[in-house]
Amino acid sequence: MAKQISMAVIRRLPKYHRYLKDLLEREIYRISSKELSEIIGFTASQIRQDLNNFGGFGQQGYGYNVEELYSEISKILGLHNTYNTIIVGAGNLGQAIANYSGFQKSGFEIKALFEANPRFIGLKIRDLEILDVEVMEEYIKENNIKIAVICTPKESAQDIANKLVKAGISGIWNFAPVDLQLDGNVVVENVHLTESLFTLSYLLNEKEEATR
Ligand SMILES: NC(=O)c1ccc[n+]([C@@H]2O[C@H](COP(=O)([O-])OP(=O)(O)OC[C@H]3O[C@@H](n4cnc5c(N)ncnc54)[C@H](O)[C@@H]3O)[C@@H](O)[C@H]2O)c1
Repeated sequence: MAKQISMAVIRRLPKYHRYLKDLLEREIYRISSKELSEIIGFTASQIRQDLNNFGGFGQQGYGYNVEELYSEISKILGLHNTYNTIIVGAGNLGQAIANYSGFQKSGFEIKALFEANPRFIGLKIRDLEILDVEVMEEYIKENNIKIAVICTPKESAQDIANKLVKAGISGIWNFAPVDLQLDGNVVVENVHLTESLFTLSYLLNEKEEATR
């Protein structure tokens, strides 16, 4: 990719990806930026600007070729790759993520879960083994693991992240409500569900105050 793409654009790409997939499922193969704008909720000029970052796949008077655009955005998002993935912490959230088969379909191959609680070690979620966290670093090295999903309590998250970096992990999907401090060039994406819920709460309150 020759051009540096802003994080704001990157954050919008999964939404384009989702809507384009939906169009393909409905056998719609061509769409104007105006029509795309109506379904996706971004302005037509925003869409043109965003997609121009990648060379602009639209043609004057034709619109966008949905298949081509979908395939390009998939490539930009790295979804043509397969990522060997592990989950650390096999509690409520770790199990829920392991039970969702959709991640696998997008190339995130969950290989195993890791636990500190001996009561969980040796059990299975679907066909995935729950292994002792003591063997996690060795497993990462031996199985070419690229991504780790942290689903431990926040007290253990930093220690786990340090071990993951030491073992050579490339990316961390962090659900623990803590900002990880990491050396090295590991990529971290935080999903702080409570922050999102509190934003919803703010918006609800704002709306209620406006109608008072
Ligand atoms: N469940 C949710 O909906 C939710 C929502 C928002 C945030 N979170 C966050 O996600 C994380 C997990 O939540 P949960 O509800 O699944 O908790 P949980 O207590 O059900 O599961 C956490 C698991 O991590 C294991 N664990 C603890 N230390 C460990 C270590 N060092 N190595 C390996 N495993 C270890 C525990 O034994 C436990 O099984 C928490 O940080 C929580 O704040 C969860």
